[in-house]
Formats: sequence, C-alpha cells, structure tokens
Amino acid sequence: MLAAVQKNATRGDPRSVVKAIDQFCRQKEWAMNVGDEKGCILDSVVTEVNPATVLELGTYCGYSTVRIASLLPSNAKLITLEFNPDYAAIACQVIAWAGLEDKVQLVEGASGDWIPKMKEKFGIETFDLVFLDHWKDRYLPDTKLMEECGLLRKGSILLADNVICPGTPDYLEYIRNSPRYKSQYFKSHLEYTKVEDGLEKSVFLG
Ligand SMILES: Cc1ccc(Cc2cc(O)c(O)c(C(=O)NC/C=C/[C@H]3O[C@@H](n4cnc5c(N)ncnc54)[C@H](O)[C@@H]3O)c2)cc1
Ligand SMILES: [Mg+2]
Repeated sequence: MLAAVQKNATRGDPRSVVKAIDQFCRQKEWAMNVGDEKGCILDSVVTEVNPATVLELGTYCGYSTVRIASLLPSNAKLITLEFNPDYAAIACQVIAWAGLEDKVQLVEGASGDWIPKMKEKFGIETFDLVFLDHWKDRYLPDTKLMEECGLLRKGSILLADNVICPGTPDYLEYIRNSPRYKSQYFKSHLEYTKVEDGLEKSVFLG
C-alpha cells in the first residue's frame, strides 16, 4: 500500500494519497480503511464540525488520518493512537507523503493508556471530534474512559466506524440509550464491498 502511495500519489497532495490507497484496495488488496464511500460521510462530518482538536482511535495505515487532517483549519490538531508498531511506521510515512505531519500527532500506544494522559502530555482540554475505528470491543470502554477523563464537552462529536460490520453492539446499545448523547446512523457499505455497514455520529450533551 505504501509503495502504491509513493508511486501514484503526489507528495504534499492528500487527496492523491487517498485516491492511491482506494485504487490499491479496489484493484490489488482489500484493506480495512474507512474507504471512499464512508470516507465521504467522514469528510462531511469533519467539515461540518470544523474541529480544532481531533482524536482518532486506530490509525492503521493512516488513510482516515489523511482524510481528516486534509480538512482541518491550520491551527487544528489531530492526535491519532496506534499500538501496532508496524502499522504506525507505515502510517507515519503515509501522513508525511501527504504533507500533513504538522497537523498530526501519531502516538504509538494503546488508547486505554493514552486517553488518561491527553491533558498532561498534549495540553488537550477536550476533543471537538473523536473518530473511533480501532478494535470494536474497545469503542465502549474508551468512550466511558473519555467521559471519566473529562475529554468530552457539550457538543463534542463521536463518529464510529463499523457499527454494523464487524459491528459494535455494546457501544451502539450504550450510546443510543444514554440520555447524555444524541445519535444518528449514516447507512453505507463496508469499504470496497456491497456489504451493509455504517457510521454512528453521536453528540455529547454534557
Ligand atoms: C467479520 C469481519 C471482519 C473484518 C471486517 C473488516 C473490517 C472493516 C473495518 O472498517 C475495520 O475497522 C475492521 C477492524 O477490525 N478494525 C480494527 C482496527 C484496528 C486498528 O487499530 C489498532 N488498534 C486496535 N486497538 C487499539 C487500541 N486500543 N489502541 C491503539 N490502537 C489500536 C490496530 O493496531 C489496528 O491498526 C475490520 C468486517 C467483518
Ligand atoms: Mg473501520
């Protein structure tokens, strides 16, 4: 995938990096990026929220990191957590190829360890937007952890990938029934396939 980016994408052009990865995944080898269809929904939410602070859980190869960071205002900050060193190394190079290293802080480590440190380590008060795309059984515990650490403010947006496939039943149950969130489901498809999947957008009400 990285070779495809370096071969087909233009340095400093995030959209060409996104396009190169989507082309590679459609033509050569499927990979679990959010993809182009759900990616458009992600883009519209990022544009609407226009966040100054973003947290991404699960960088993987950096596809959604590049999509999000390319839409952020100049002073905005995206922190992305990835605990697999190999994926982190690839993502670092993908983000650099897109020319977005100034907007992105890639942290190699587990969300459970780093969420409690966001304030002290990165001077983050609260996140305007959180994109959840890591192991599906971590969505709920990490959301509760963010609440406990005071990282969400009235109006913070959580956007969760794969709420249908692979599925995040405990997270959906919690977020849709909690009086502290207002949720909306965006129906789509599992990346590069015709299988149903979707994104759940939830506003924290405080
Ligand atoms: C049945 C079935 C299987 C697979 C699919 C297809 C499918 C489609 C999708 O869009 C998917 O997002 C997924 C999926 O499993 N995603 C998990 C993504 C993890 C990445 O995040 C990293 N990570 C995982 N937990 C943490 C953590 N705590 N702290 C920091 N990084 C973490 C990992 O190191 C990976 O870089 C799968 C569909 C259906
Ligand atoms: Mg996903």
